Amino acid sequence: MSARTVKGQSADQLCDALAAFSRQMYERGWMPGTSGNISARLPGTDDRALITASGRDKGELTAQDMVVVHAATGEVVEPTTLRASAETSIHTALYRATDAQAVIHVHSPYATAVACRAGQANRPTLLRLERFELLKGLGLADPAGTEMPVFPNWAEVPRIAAHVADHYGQTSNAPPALLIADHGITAWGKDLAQARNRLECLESICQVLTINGVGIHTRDI
Ligand SMILES: CSCCC(=O)C(=O)COP(=O)(O)O
Ligand SMILES: [Zn+2]
Repeated sequence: MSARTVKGQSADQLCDALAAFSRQMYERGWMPGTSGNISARLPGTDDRALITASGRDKGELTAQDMVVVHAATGEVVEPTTLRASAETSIHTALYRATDAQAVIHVHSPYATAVACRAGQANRPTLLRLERFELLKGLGLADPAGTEMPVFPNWAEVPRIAAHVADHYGQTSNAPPALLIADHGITAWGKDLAQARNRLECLESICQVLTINGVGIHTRDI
């Protein structure tokens, strides 16, 4: 489905769009196996979002593999036999703390490699990104540079979500993306297409950081 059709759509169309974006990410190798998850606020509602079901092959999702949750709490609001993504609490932390309308989490190779190098096992860090032309693709107030947070990959996902809520609740100029150490990247935007575009810019920046050995500079939060 074209990204342009996402705006002003019904819930059924949004389910189709989530499945289509998931297949696209899978085909790029950014959602290997069952990894990754995607959500979007449900238009026409104040407080609902759709999110991919947990543990499904992300290259084979259909509109039936989406779960309706409360956008702020992650509570499942329409009875289903599906489980919402195990990482729902990260998505809902972002819906509470930012203006995100759509959130995409992937295990793309270069961002994951940078997350391995920049992250710490037990404390959040900040990865300095500066000078890259592609930073303009993130919609930053100051595209000259930013600091992308890298959170520890706690086994208890709500612990990661608590870091996310703290950081984005307190940091006005934070970028619309985060890394999870040894795990992957999450980006968000006003719709799925913008979230996907931001991921593309960051994956490319991380490729440069990885391949060309440009220094990775971090500091503790
Ligand atoms: C084999 S992927 C491990 C879990 C993960 O990191 C992920 O992105 C997918 O989790 P979900 O519950 O959304 O399927
Ligand atoms: Zn993941």
